[in-house]
Amino acid sequence: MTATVERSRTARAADAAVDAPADGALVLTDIRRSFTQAGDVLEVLRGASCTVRPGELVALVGPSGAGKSTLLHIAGLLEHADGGSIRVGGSDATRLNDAARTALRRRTIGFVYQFHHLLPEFSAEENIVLPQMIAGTARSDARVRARELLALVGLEKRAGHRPAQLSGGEQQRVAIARALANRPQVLIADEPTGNLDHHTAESVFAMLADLVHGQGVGALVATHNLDLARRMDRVLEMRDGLLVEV
Ligand SMILES: Nc1ncnc2c1ncn2[C@@H]1O[C@H](COP(=O)(O)OP(=O)(O)OP(=O)(O)O)[C@@H](O)[C@H]1O
Repeated sequence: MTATVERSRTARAADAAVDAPADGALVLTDIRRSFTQAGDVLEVLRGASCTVRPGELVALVGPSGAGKSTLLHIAGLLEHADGGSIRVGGSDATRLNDAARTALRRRTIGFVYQFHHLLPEFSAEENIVLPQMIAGTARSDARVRARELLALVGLEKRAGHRPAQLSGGEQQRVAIARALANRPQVLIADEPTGNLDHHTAESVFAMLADLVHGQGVGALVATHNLDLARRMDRVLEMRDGLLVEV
């Protein structure tokens, strides 16, 4: 890579951060993360910066091994960065101790993965009720919210069904409803439609986009599906450990 290209990428990555308001749902600034593999240091994130605004659906793309999942784990407060800062829902997560990070994560972040990870012995409704009760919501209020979310994802008639009694697309709809149960400000999604056929992926994506826009959640969505990525509000590409707006 030439020095000019490197400089312009760095500049664009920095611009993406500078343009953004400080009150973005998620603000990552100069995130760095290295791993040591067989004695070699692998610099995966070398100063990644971005802001996801409330109600914005942002795609995160890049080749396999580029560091997308690493960035999502750090943004979701599941792993520590080596350097840089993270603001979630207006709170600076950077210097919090583990207990405070966990509390902030539970209050402000929802997660959706490629595989739904629903609890198999619980109904769709109970899968949405449980994280709310863990966060301290009374069961009766949690059930009201679960019913509301099930209606939003078109599954109000499946509230009592267990995951095994639902289709793959329906399971993923429940997983998305569960991720939104505690009214997070940020949704972190890693290949949320990666396990679905084309038609189902389309309808789940459309529902996800509607919910993100409608509920004002800032979503950062890693995907290998460039067609879906292009239909999100913005696309960030992970290149050489930096985030570049494309
Ligand atoms: N805990 C770890 N220890 C050592 N190396 C790691 C660790 N986690 C990730 N890596 C390395 O960091 C690099 C980035 O991995 P990551 O999973 O973030 O990529 P990705 O862009 O999400 O890839 P994919 O699109 O295939 O999911 C890879 O080379 C991976 O081997």
